[in-house]
Amino acid sequence: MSSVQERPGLTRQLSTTSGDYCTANPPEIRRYLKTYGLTPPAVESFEVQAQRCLKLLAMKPTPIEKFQYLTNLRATNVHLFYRLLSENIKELTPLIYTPTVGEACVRWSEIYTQPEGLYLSHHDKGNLRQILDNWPHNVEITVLTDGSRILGLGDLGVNGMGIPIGKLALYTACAGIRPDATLPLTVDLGTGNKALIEDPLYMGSRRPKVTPEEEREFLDELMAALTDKWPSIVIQFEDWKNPFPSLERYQNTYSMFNDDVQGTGAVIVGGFINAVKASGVPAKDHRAVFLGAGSAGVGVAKQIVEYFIKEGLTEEEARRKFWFFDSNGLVTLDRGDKLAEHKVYFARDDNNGRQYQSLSRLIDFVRPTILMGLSTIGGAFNKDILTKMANLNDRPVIFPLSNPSSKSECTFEEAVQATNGRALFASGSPFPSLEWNGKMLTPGQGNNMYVFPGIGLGAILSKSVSVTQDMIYASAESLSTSLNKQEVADGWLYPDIRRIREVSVIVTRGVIRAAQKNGVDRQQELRTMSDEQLDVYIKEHMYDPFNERENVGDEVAQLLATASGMTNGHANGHTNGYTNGYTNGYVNGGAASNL
Ligand SMILES: NC(=O)C1=CN([C@@H]2O[C@H](COP(=O)(O)OP(=O)(O)OC[C@H]3O[C@@H](n4cnc5c(N)ncnc54)[C@H](O)[C@@H]3O)[C@@H](O)[C@H]2O)C=CC1
Ligand SMILES: CC(=O)C(=O)O
Ligand SMILES: [Mg+2]
Repeated sequence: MSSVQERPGLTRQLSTTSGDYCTANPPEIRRYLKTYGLTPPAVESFEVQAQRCLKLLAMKPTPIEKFQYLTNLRATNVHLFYRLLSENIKELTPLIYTPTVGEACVRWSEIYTQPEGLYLSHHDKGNLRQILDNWPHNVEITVLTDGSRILGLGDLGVNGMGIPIGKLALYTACAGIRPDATLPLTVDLGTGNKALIEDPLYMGSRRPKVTPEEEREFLDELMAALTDKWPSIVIQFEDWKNPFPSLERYQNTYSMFNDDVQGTGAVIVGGFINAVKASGVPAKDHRAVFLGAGSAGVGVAKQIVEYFIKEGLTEEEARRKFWFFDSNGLVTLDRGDKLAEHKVYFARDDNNGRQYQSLSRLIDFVRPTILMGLSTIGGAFNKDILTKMANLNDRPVIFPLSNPSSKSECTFEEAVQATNGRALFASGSPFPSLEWNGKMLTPGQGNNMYVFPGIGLGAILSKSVSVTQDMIYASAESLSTSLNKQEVADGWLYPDIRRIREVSVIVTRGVIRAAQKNGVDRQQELRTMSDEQLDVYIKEHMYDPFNERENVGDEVAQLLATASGMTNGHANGHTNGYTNGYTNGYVNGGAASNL
């Protein structure tokens, strides 16, 4: 290899994020970057780096300190962060996502140390397009929140920024969307949280929430600005208290979706299809009680209606399989309050004037096979409720889906104990496996993280002009088929999270095929590919931190690739060629003379 020469002057500032100071950088790179001597002499392998990271992580006594450590690692060595995450996805996801991200958002004002993501305030209206120019990267996907309903923790204003950051880290780890192509975006439209407004450390504007009309005008400008700046951008709305107006307004005109309504609906249908099979009860004989009739609850039920219709029920029969219970009791048409529009579809009209204020009594009345929790009320599925479900069913379907863990309607252990291990269980946040009667039982995690990465990647790769309902439903069906033989034999409802990248390929393929069926795909050359070819194409376009340029920036990578005579595979977003070329080059090149 022709040795890499010291450059007279770098055209960019040295960056910790891209790994300019990475201890994996060999001498040539260090000389080139003029970081030679600025890091300890050893050239480390990933294994050694990972060992140190995991030791440091273990030394942090609390989840929030582990969260802070990982945040710092992402900011200082992004590829190392994603290598560590992809190798330890099961162990690290709870630290960067639910439940820990919930605590991080609650304490955001207190723990903030460095900028991440983009904040746009209501007073920036009129200048949004211009501000987007401050973002230094080309963006393929954004997660957009107003912080008004962060997990089940309520209105956290701009402190909700932890959610877009966490979700996008999973887009990268699970579906291989390049980290620098993701934009965490929080809009500061005021907050109704008095404690935040009075907190001297709060970093948002201290104004009440804008009106729905003001929000609409702001979002109209923002959606237009985002697509003007990045024409193929996919926009995921996340954790809005009232997500329905924007979903209705934009879903046919932008490549957007709402994860809490649509992603959650899809992920639950994915696991639910497997639960129905395992329950031995045909779809037509199921009855579902839902605790919580918000965006997630209604989103889930609507998608299950679609599944029931595919199973041969009429829409009317499918709709009538649901009884919603919210903070005012059973949702009925005649209960005397003005129902929010999204609740009307499932409101009961066959209650003969009877209103139910107790979940326990409602269960006696309905005799459900399915109990779902999307209520934000931790512990709401108490022993009495769970025992009733156990007495009514051989295999009760019990899904306490509220996040974070403190808001889960019950724990896995409680469900197992009350049903003697018979519950078909999935929760929104993770619970540990446990031994029951000599058998290891593993809970499902019914969390939209199984589908949103594939929905996003499918929309990006197909360059879909919108995200259609068929694309969302395809993600659910694909997920339900993604379990391997062992997982099926063990009675799991969801695949092992450690296989999430494989699962995301299957989900992405389903989403792309649905986009093609609906004719919303702009990348039409994918239409002629077989499924096998499409899978190869998807994998080739997934960022793989292990195939990155040994933690050096583009400029150095380019130079090294040229120096080693390798063709850089960067055109398709991959750098295998470079990595190999680089390693060989390094081994053959030996030490260069200029320091
Ligand atoms: N597992 C997953 O992937 C997902 C889980 N979620 C979780 O679902 C929960 C709900 O989210 P959204 O529907 O968006 O919130 P939301 O605020 O729109 O709805 C909450 C619902 O719970 C009801 N509720 C509140 N207190 C109640 C009580 N004491 N008794 C009965 N009902 C009560 C409310 O009336 C409302 O219908 C959150 O904890 C969120 O983290 C949301 C999206 C995805
Ligand atoms: C998982 C998720 O999106 C939520 O709890 O809001
Ligand atoms: Mg959410």
